[in-house]
Amino acid sequence: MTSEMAPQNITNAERGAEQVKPSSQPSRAYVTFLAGNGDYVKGVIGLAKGLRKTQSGYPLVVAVLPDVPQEHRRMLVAQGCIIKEIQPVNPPDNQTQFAMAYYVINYSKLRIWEFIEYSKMIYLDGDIQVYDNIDHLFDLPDGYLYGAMDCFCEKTWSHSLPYKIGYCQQCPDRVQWPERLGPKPTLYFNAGMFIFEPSVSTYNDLLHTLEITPPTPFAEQDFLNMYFKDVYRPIPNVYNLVLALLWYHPGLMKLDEVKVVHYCADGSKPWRYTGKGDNMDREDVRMLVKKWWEIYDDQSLDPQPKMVEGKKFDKLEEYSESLDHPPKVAEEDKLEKPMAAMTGFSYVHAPSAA
Ligand SMILES: O=c1ccn([C@@H]2O[C@H](COP(=O)(O)OP(=O)(O)O)[C@@H](O)[C@H]2O)c(=O)[nH]1
Ligand SMILES: OC[C@H]1O[C@H](O[C@@H]2[C@@H](O)[C@H](O)[C@@H](O)[C@H](O)[C@@H]2O)[C@H](O)[C@@H](O)[C@H]1O
Repeated sequence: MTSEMAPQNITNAERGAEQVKPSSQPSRAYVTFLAGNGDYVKGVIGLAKGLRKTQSGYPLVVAVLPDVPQEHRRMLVAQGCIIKEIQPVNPPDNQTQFAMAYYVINYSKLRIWEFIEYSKMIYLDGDIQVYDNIDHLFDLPDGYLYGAMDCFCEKTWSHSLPYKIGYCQQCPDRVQWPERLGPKPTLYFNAGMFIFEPSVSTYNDLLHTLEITPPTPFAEQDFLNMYFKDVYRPIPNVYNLVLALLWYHPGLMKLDEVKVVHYCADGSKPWRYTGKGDNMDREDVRMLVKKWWEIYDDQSLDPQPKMVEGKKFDKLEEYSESLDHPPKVAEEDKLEKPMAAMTGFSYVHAPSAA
């Protein structure tokens, strides 16, 4: 371990752990990140169901921090998710004011670069919903990081120079970047959705670079934009409708063209939505929140457990409760993983919460 590295950020490579050998078959998966024992688990359940509704051909991996409770893990496994434990990643101590204090936990997203059993992954925040199949994004050429451009017009950007002069990359001609301020900012992606290729060397370099990079207001989003600035390629915002685009750049796209909605505007998390807050009483926001709930509440999108010993679980909770005492699987169904016999999903069993 090099001296400047904070112990908590050592990588498996430094730990000398057995490296997971990439499978011979390139495999792909969606991946999201879950921290804490709060209500973001609802976002991830909604995302799992949305991907199923759009008939995605790839699984959803959930990178979970140790503070995610067993019950939440169980609910995600029951939704067909693959649970992968990660350790927190902490930026170097610094007095920076993050745009939101809790953004500090978002550095832990960097652990997904270590998931080298997958050749390509699409990262989606837990507050994102997919309304059209986007599997084709996996076929974008390798060697780049793809993501949709962010918007600098929200108050969360008020610390920044673009915000102060009214410049936004979404409409660079509205307020031109003044030459006196030097070169125009490089294109900047929203880190709630991006397409990337896991790699141990990139992962190790990310963590080493993080240790010597002072944190900034948008935490790992700023860091990832700095790190990948030469290989970032923008994709249309129909793949990541940062909600603020609806009111700051209304002409950017037609709502019926949008494939992915990112509920990141303050007050827009569907599972907490009250209609209060700036722009939250807009008709389009209400409609998008309703769409999210239609998927979340749609029980036909839950993996339907097969009959086991004649018992059909009426509610998902009952079924996930049963996972603590997996029922005896009928002899002919006995597989090494009884759950696969019940749901048709092959699970990576969540290790005990201990
Ligand atoms: O308490 C939290 C806060 C964040 N997150 C995860 O981190 C992502 C980014 O945080 P957030 O969505 O709040 O950022 P935003 O895009 O809204 O700024 C979330 O979508 C979740 O996947 C989480 O699991 N628990
Ligand atoms: O930790 C930094 C976060 O930065 C981003 O959120 C921001 C960004 O989108 C701003 O442009 C919006 O104004 C703001 O509302 C929103 O929260 C990512 O979505 C999130 O996953 C995470 O990386």
